[in-house]
Amino acid sequence: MVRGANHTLMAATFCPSLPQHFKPTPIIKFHKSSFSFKVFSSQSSKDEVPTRVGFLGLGIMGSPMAQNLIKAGCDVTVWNRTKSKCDPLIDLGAKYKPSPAEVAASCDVTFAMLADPESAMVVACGEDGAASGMSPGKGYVDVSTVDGPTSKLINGQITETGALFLEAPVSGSKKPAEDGQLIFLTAGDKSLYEKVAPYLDIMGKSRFYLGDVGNGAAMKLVVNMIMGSMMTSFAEGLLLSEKVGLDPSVVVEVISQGAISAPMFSLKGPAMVQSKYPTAFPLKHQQKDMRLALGLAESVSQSTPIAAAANELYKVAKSHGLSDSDFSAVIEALKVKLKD
Ligand SMILES: NC(=O)C1=CN([C@@H]2O[C@H](COP(=O)(O)OP(=O)(O)OC[C@H]3O[C@@H](n4cnc5c(N)ncnc54)[C@H](OP(=O)(O)O)[C@@H]3O)[C@@H](O)[C@H]2O)C=CC1
Ligand SMILES: O=CC(=O)O
Repeated sequence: MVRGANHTLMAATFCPSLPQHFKPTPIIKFHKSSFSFKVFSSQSSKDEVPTRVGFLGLGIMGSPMAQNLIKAGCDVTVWNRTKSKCDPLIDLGAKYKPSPAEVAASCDVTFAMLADPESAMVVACGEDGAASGMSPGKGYVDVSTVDGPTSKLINGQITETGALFLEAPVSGSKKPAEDGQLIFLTAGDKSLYEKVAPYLDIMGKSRFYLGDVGNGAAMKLVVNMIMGSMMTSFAEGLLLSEKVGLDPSVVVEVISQGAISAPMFSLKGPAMVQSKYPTAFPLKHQQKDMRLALGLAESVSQSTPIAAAANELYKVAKSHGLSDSDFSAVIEALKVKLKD
């Protein structure tokens, strides 16, 4: 499963005006797990044909991801349901097509970053969906967080056209997307994985190839199930500390120095203490991931009582109008409960 060789150089070839920091440097960067790594070498690949890259879905994640491709000099064509979100990318040099089908038809590889299984399906397989513009030689890479069955359905529709499919959900939020530091959890067609590796390396810091379609989705849901439960537990602790007269800011500091320290707690904690939830990962998407993870668990009869309880809390938070707040706003659901 270890992947990666010369991909940054390949990206330089596909994306001619690749900024200096993307150009080959004599650095070998191994990912800790050794499953994924980047190797920069001086080997030439001048004969590579520039690839036309499509990007569908320009929300919190899709916009900075597409922007990084454009800034790296890639030939990018964008589409988004709400057209106005395409405008800043067009200003940066992106082309625009009015439907997913037209993006797919005009590009060699098309990425999609949609909200949920329903939108991922409609953009890939609906009327004027990407599948309508697919044909042999093209590739479709769905980086949305969806469940395995949805990913398999999209895989079926795309591959029926003769095109290739890769699922590649990402771990990492708004800032890692902006910084090109995402972690790609890929599965599906291996040759497409190899082909798009240079683009994944522009948008991310590491990538895992996990085999058959469904494995990338499952990995993402497991990780986000853990993250969602961690956040609810953290929220309970902060509120309990306040109720017993402790300073929750000090709790955040204590946690940051010990065995349960986590970047997420240090990043979100100070704002949560001030009841501020600037949106990086919308709460509605975290609840969607809990729901999908519970479905995954049920499909294999795995007991997940902690995740089930956490999911209920996200549902309560949604019912209080917090869907579009950051998922750390789940703490508000506990405040409401306590007042009751
Ligand atoms: N934010 C984060 O930290 C992370 C998010 N993810 C996952 O990435 C995906 C995108 O997340 P994020 O960018 O935050 O979400 P946003 O809500 O910001 O963006 C969602 C995107 O999906 C589009 N969309 C929604 N419904 C439809 C539809 N019916 N038809 C067509 N397009 C639709 C939106 O279009 P429009 O602009 O028109 O509404 C928008 O482009 C989700 O699956 C999420 O779980 C993964 C890792 C981190
Ligand atoms: O899916 C969210 C993330 O932060 O990863």
